This record gives sequence, structure tokens and C-alpha cells, in this order.
Amino acid sequence: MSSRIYVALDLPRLDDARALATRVRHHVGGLKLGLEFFCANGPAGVHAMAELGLPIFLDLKLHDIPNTVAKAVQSLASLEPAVLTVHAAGGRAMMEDAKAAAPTGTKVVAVTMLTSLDERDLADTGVAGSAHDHVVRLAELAQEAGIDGIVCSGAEVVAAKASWRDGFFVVPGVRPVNGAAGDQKRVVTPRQAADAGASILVVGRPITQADDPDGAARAIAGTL
Ligand SMILES: O=c1ccn([C@@H]2O[C@H](COP(=O)(O)O)[C@@H](O)[C@H]2O)c(=O)[nH]1
Repeated sequence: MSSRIYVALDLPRLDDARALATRVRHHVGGLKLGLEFFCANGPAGVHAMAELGLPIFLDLKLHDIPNTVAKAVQSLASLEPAVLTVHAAGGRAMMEDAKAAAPTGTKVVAVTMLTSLDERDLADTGVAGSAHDHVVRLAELAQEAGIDGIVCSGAEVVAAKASWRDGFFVVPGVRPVNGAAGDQKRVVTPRQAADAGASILVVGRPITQADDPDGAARAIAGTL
């Protein structure tokens, strides 16, 4: 079985991203390319990374009116990403149209509440209540919209999964025991994410900024 770990290659230079992916490729199940990489390297950069032979997770977190998101998804279709993200806050119609526009083999997953946010941040944006309730509410909306799954913290997977057994659950904000959280506020260890039932664990800086990225990826994989 391939690893559930996807390494987040948040790097602007294609050569650096390719070199890092080549070093860790035997310990991860896929490559996550986000805004930093995509803004710097575009679709050609994604094609270049796909040549390494690992599934590509395109984490662009699309969030706009339904027509605009659907057209963006169509424009990305030739990249055939294994996973593509939109924001659940874009609403039911936006998620429905994103799924309808995506290639058959692409899982469309919705970011519920960024793992860099906590309840105080939610309140600042006018949303009352707990992170748990907010994620569960948006997970229900995503499921009703017919998409494949959600992105949430490891702390919310069990609750969201209770009514979505076959959903695809992506967990970022993953830190090894005693690892620096940085800007992440809702973090879990790799073991906790796996035990909660995460389909994919997204790990970036604990691997990419390690002195020995290969060893860091191997050590994290070894805890699962
Ligand atoms: O809620 C979310 C959604 C996406 N991300 C992305 O995951 C990685 C995490 O990187 P680390 O270096 O391991 O913190 C990054 O690419 C984010 O854009 C997230 O963190 N939280």
C-alpha cells in the first residue's frame, strides 16, 4: 500500500521542488503543489513534477463564483491532478460545479477551516461557535454538493467521518511530536491523524525544512 503522506512542496523554484521530491519519493505517496509553486511555475511546472511518477495534489483552494471556478477547473483538467482543492465557503453551487467540471480521476475536496485558524480567528470573521461545529457543518454541505471529501484538522476527522464513511479526508497541520507548529494552530501528530482516519496526511516544513529531508520523511512514515 502506498504511503498516506503527501509532501507539501511549498517552494518557488522548480529545480528545488524536483530535487526535494526526488530525495523523499520513496517515503511519500504523493506530491502536493500549492499556490507558491503554481504561481511561480504554472501548468508547465506541474507537468514537470508529474514526470516523477507520483500522484499530484493540486492545492489551489479555488474560491470564486460557480462559473469562474468551473472554468478554472476545466483549464486545469489537462494536468489530471489526483486531488484538487476548493474552499467550502464558496458554497454548494460552486462545489457542485467544480465537481462537474473535474476529470473523472480527480478527487475534488473542500477546505473547511484552514488549520492556521482557531476559534478566535473564526469569531474575527463573524462566525460564532467552535471549530468542530464549523467543520462538521461545512463537511455536511460538501457531502450534499457531491464532492469527494474535505480538508480539516486531525481533531475533526472522526466527527466529520461519522456521517460520511466513504468521504476522502485530507489532514494538514501535521507535526511530529515536539515539532514546531509555526503558523499552524490546529495541529496533530502523524500518528493521531492516521488513527483518526485521515485518507491523506499533508506534511510540508517538517520534511522540506529538515536538515535531512529524506530522514525526516522516513521517520514520519515510520510512525504510521
Ligand atoms: O487547512 C489547510 C489547508 C491546506 N494547508 C496546506 O498544507 C501545507 C501544510 O504545510 P506545513 O509546512 O506542513 O505547515 C501547506 O501547503 C498549506 O498550504 C494547510 O496547512 N492547512
